[in-house]
Amino acid sequence: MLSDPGGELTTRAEHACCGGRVGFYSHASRALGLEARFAVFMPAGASMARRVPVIHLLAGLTCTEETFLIKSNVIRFAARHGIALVATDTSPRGAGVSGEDDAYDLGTGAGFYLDATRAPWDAHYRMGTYVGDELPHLTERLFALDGSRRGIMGHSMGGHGALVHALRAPQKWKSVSAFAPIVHPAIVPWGEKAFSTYLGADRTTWAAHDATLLLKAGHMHPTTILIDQGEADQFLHDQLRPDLFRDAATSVGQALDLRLHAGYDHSYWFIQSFIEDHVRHHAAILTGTPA
Ligand SMILES: N[C@@H](CCC(=O)N[C@@H](CSC=O)C(=O)NCC(=O)O)C(=O)O
Repeated sequence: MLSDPGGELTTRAEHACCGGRVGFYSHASRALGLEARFAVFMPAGASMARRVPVIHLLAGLTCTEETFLIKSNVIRFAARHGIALVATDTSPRGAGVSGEDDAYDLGTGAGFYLDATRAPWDAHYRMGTYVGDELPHLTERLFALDGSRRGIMGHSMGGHGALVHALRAPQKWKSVSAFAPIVHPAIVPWGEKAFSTYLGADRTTWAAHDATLLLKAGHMHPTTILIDQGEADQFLHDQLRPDLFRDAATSVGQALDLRLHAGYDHSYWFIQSFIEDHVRHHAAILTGTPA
């Protein structure tokens, strides 16, 4: 299933799971200039002669490449649909930037899936290029993945990443969904802190990394965007604001299925409750099976 003749990957662990195989790897990332970790789930039956669709998973603040796979129960449903999963880490590790480990919402574990343009962050904080180019190309060379059937899904900071990457490159990401995404980072505390640090004070440069502003600027996705949001989410009103994304989607005609769920919070218990629907959403687009 893994074909790595050049020895590009270090295998940290591999396990049989749900009839397929989940593996945890590290490699020398060109985009990040550091060793980076990621994980791949390959369903049963995949081979280089029979490549399978893939969903990339972007986790939120403080997470690693393990979190989404372990806590969301996504593998069980991906296996049923014959879909592979690629899970990235949430930031470079060990970049050596002063203060990068001081707060949970900046630096380590908080890369925001963008390329920093401001020194000293710009040397290694390049998760935009990593997620958008390097990781898909690397995994599609070494695993039996069909890059023409590639989707993206994320949670919170990862939901922001999924929406931004899909809206900026819909030809690359054929399906998109998010759990409790930060939809308008340019106007909420998490986003303002990250963007001013990674991109600088000029807010005009922030728009390319904000899903709501991208919609308003004419970026659309050709498929329906699925978003689930818990109404008891502790971050809903201060950080997430799905209402703003819904208003922008309505005004530009972007198809959006925004589902609000009473009683659910921001946790992986919430994600676990609706993950089956998200995999089905991606499968309908990537494999043509009815949703
Ligand atoms: N510890 C922080 C909150 C961190 C947090 O809630 N992280 C979320 C993602 S939030 C947006 O990106 C998460 O997924 N955590 C991992 C988990 O296992 O739940 C605080 O002190 O508030």
